[in-house]
Amino acid sequence: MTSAAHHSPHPAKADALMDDAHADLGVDAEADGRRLDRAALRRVAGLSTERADVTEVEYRQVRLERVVLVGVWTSGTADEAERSLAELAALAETAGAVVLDGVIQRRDRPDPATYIGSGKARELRDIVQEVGADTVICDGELSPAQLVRLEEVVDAKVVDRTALILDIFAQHATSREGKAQVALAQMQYMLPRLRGWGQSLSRQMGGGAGGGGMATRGPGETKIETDRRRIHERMARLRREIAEMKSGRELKRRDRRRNSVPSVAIAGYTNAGKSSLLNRLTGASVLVQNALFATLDPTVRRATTPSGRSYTITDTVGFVRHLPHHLVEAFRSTLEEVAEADLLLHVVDGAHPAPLEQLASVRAVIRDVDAAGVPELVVINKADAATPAALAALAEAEPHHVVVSARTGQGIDTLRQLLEAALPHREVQVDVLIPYVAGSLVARVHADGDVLAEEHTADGTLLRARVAPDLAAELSAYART
Ligand SMILES: Nc1nc2c(ncn2[C@@H]2O[C@H](COP(=O)(O)OP(=O)(O)OP(=O)(O)O)[C@@H](O)[C@H]2O)c(=O)[nH]1
Ligand SMILES: [Mg+2]
Repeated sequence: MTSAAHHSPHPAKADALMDDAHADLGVDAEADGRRLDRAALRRVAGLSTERADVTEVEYRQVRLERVVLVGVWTSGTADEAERSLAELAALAETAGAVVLDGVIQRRDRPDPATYIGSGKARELRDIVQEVGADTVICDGELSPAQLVRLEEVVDAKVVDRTALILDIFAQHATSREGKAQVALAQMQYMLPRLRGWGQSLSRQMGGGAGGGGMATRGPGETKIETDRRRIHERMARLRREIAEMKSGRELKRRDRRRNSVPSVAIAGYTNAGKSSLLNRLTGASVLVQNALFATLDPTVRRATTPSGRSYTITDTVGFVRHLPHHLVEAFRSTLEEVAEADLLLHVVDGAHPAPLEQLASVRAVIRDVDAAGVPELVVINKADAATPAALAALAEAEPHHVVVSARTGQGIDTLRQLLEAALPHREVQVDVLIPYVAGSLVARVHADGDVLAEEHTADGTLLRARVAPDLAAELSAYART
């Protein structure tokens, strides 16, 4: 991460920045101040968009923490287990945490009470004290009860992989839609965890669940019920907002479809080089970072094939193993871009130690958003950094592939040709003579159609092109007989 906000030594400052980022979700200033006070007292940041409402709940952020990682290795090789923890470390660092140590326990399944065995949990407490960590991050999704129990044993804040990913998404979301989607996913994650955290918090505060007690409670309603009701209301509001924003995007998409501009979607594991590839193909300058989930909001760009056909290309959010289900749900409308594409460029990092696992996890999400029917071209990226043996193995496993380097440009011409061949063709061929006064039509044919021949004559522009039916109808006035 490069942003200073994530390394700020002052939690309160980072909090303030966070609040800025969420300002457009509508929080009034007074509540804002209250919320900051409270956050300062408890030394925990509350639920980012909703702290004014939910007094007894903290949404656990990972940034700025000194962390120890812990994984339960249930199946697969030792290598796989270690890679999983290494990925968790990369995620933690992306979130702004400093990773001090990591431990793995071999078990048939996670302990139902404390995730790792209770003996190991006590060892973990010693490690946490020894290295001076304040947070433990578990490489899995823990039940609310497991979180609370483990926290009691290790005597430090415990966060699971799902919360960590949600936190990264919350930091990276920039568009209104992206922020709303993340906030919704966070609330879904939090809802079943309210009771556990409420209890542990009230204990920390010396008992009495009414501690902060600012919520207006209905008669006979407990604090937890009030919180739950408010979160439900808030979620309903977010769902409405997301649905509205989605319809705006759908209009644009319908417009593109009416002109039958073919669309290409780039998908792939996080950090595979999707944005780099988009930049290479279109000359765009989408943010490229050696960080996970650098891109959250889909970017749509216009591009042209070698023969001049135009298409749109979309960069999407990266995928990761065990992407929290709530996030997939919340981002469903964004991911629908992938489902509607004419072609999917599935980018995979050829220099990664386990590219096949990454391909498989991305495909799981693609199936989940009903995009499995979209034709897929596997783009093996980072050829400059991968060994020939690794590239050969990948190529054999994925027959329909192209090897490229977004960094050096190697293979990009081949990719462009394959891409062109894979795009669907327009239905209608036209032969027209467009007078110069109607020059904007010529521009539209260039933008939305495939120009086969063009000649400038004294009477206007002679065009032979393939276009969508709508445009063909508009052009019919100039048809040559
Ligand atoms: N060596 C090498 N590095 C590359 C190549 N393409 C991308 N990278 C690097 O890989 C890292 C990730 O690149 P991005 O384009 O941000 O990857 P992304 O898939 O968009 O990542 P997210 O948006 O975070 O999911 C950056 O450090 C890039 O410089 C390549 O062809 N070769
Ligand atoms: Mg990206």
